[in-house]
Amino acid sequence: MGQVKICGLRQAAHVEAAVHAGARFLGFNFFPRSPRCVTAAQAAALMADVPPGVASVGLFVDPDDALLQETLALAPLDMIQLHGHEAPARVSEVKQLTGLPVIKAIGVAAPDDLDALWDYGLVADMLLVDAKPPRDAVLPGGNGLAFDWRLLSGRKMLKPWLLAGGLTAQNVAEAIRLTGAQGVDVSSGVETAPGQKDSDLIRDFIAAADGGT
Ligand SMILES: O=C(O)c1ccccc1NCC(=O)[C@H](O)[C@H](O)COP(=O)(O)O
Repeated sequence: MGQVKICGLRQAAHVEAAVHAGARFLGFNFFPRSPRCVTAAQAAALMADVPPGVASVGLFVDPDDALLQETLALAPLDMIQLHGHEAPARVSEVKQLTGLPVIKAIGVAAPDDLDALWDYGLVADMLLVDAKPPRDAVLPGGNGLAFDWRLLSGRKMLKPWLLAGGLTAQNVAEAIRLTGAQGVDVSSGVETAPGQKDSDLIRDFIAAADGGT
């Protein structure tokens, strides 16, 4: 099975559905303006029964040191996802500060955006290749928008990576086929409304991703 990350989990039933269906990464969102945001205490409760082998990932947007430390004091995350404008040097700092592996999200809309994959590949432990948010977007991710997957076709990456952006059970197998992704990440595509995850959609997505890898 390929690696699936279900991002923006807020309810225990959805965590359970994702784990039972075979998700390898669970994303807990600490960006205050997101409809998927959880507190550190809520994330800790959601993570309590996550089995070994499934990584709990904390998603942050340009976090300062205090937010990372305060969150980790309550929620024993396995990985940090940086989804803002963090420079490569900040990725290295966050790794050192937290002692955790870092996933860096890279927004892609055009060929020029791919240069960042190399720069961040030198410092991050994993890359998350997402659609670049439109200029007027409120959220830097989780917008349910796809990009032209053909941009990634045949591309060599320095680190393991996940494909994200507008993925659903209906399109994920084709996205994997076109990009060669070893893993995928989804948020909106397993929701009935922003922030409202659905267990059936989670199961359908993971089964479809498995069929594509
Ligand atoms: O999902 C959010 O609300 C969010 C807010 C701020 C920064 C990042 C956010 N999501 C990042 C993710 O990892 C999403 O899973 C990824 O962007 C794909 O989202 P979608 O297109 O909705 O599947």
